Amino acid sequence: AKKDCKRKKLPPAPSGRLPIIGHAAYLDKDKPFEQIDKWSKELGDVMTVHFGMDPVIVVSRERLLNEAFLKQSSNFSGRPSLFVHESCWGKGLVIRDGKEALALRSFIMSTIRQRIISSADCIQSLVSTETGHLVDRLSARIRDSTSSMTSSPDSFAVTSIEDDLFYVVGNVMTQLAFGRRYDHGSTQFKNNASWLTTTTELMERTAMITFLPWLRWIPYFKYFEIKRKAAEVHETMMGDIKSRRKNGDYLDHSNHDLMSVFMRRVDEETKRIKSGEESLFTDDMLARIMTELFFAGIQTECNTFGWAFLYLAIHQDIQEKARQHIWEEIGQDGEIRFENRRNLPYIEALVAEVQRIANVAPFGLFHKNHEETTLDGYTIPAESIVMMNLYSTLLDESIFEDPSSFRPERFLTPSGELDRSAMKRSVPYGVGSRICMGEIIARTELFTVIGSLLQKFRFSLIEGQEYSTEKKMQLTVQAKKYTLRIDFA
Ligand code: HEM
Repeated sequence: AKKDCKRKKLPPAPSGRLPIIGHAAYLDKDKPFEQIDKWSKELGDVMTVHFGMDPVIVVSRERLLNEAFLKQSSNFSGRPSLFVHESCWGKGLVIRDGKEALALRSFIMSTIRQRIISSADCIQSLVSTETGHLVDRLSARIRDSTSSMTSSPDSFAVTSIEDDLFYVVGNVMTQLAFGRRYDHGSTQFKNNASWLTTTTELMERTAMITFLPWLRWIPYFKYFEIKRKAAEVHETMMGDIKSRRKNGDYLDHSNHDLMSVFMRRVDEETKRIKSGEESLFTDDMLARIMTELFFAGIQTECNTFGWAFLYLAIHQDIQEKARQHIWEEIGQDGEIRFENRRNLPYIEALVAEVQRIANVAPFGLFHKNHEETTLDGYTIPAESIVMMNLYSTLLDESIFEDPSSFRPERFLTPSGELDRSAMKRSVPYGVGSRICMGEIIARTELFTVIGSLLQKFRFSLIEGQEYSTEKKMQLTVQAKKYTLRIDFA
């Protein structure tokens, strides 16, 4: 099959393609990345996998990702039209391409960038404050469990850390997006955000409809349920926007949450635009982008934290080394800030290693190439659906020795400095012009939170509980739920 395709110059496809469902039959729903990885090792860094009737061009590993998404970045910056996404959620920024996507992206990025500059409500301040609340909450839990069990010398608290961390991740996001926060432990907050988990579960069911739209008529795939749920989420976002239009607080320029800034832009556009013209900046678009940001930002981060503390509890030696490094460099009470990461190379390497091994977004988001081109000598027809195989890239044994072992040192030089070239080769946020828009937010959070919690607490496995580092895909890759023992360090 490989030879035949080379003659036609199309990237090779795995054998055994079935009518209608294509190669999808061979993909395990929980671990599709394993089969994709296996095929890419057999067929090469560019191959064609049929998801249903649609051929998807899969691009794997550093060399070819750079070839496509960096060297031909504008050609590969498109997004294909995806049935479920478009018909349920509508076209926001994430599945839009061309000039419009560029305009929206640069507007949102500029509001994020303004929040990097040090101020009372910059990203770092928000993250530090929320981390402080989490430290207080965990400390109180340990103290309470100790006082209620004074007879036991082994008293400790138990945490399902990923759930606790939701309040940090969620609050940073709601403050950036809406300018408000909730108390840690608030059930109202959890309830308000429950649409994220419900729709994620539903979207897993609907995944195949993207490629086989007729499946929507089969009740098992729950298409109409996701459509209804998406409409509800949109209504809620619109409700928020409407109430702010009514009270007018967004007009105050000291409010620089994304919603306020975008609404002021909507007003400007409405004044500027001539009748008959359509504006890109509308309340409807704002509601869609808000939904997309929450989708893209909350689970990816919560899952990464879930992996981080699991690996740290399993690898006590690495946890201890990280803590000693923090205590030596900034002491037991010094504040950990992302901008001071030069002093804490081991923590930066640790975060990079967590992201590499967790591989939470193994296929990124689908891309599209606008024009016909070639990759590795194969023809890539115009308007192909293109998938970034980050999974195989982050586990490439020719770049990361013994890739399945957890070893932060791989990102350090022999003298303990950060190895910048190794860092550059790990790309959990993707590469090129559609690279993750929340990278700076995520990196600030992961560094500050992991560093601060290790400075104060010791996390360990609870005897009798089973732990597993087996990956499960649910839009993003998650660890199996677990709880840990937590003590003061
Ligand atoms: C550990 C955390 C995160 C990881 C690993 C991650 C990873 C990714 C990846 C792989 C992509 C696809 C890039 C591509 O298509 O080329 C992406 C896109 C995106 N991410 Fe993230 N992300 C994370 C956190 C966040 C956060 C916190 C936000 C929120 C602000 C966010 C917002 C977005 C958006 C809006 C896109 C689409 C960009 C576009 O279409 O141009 N992400 N992310």
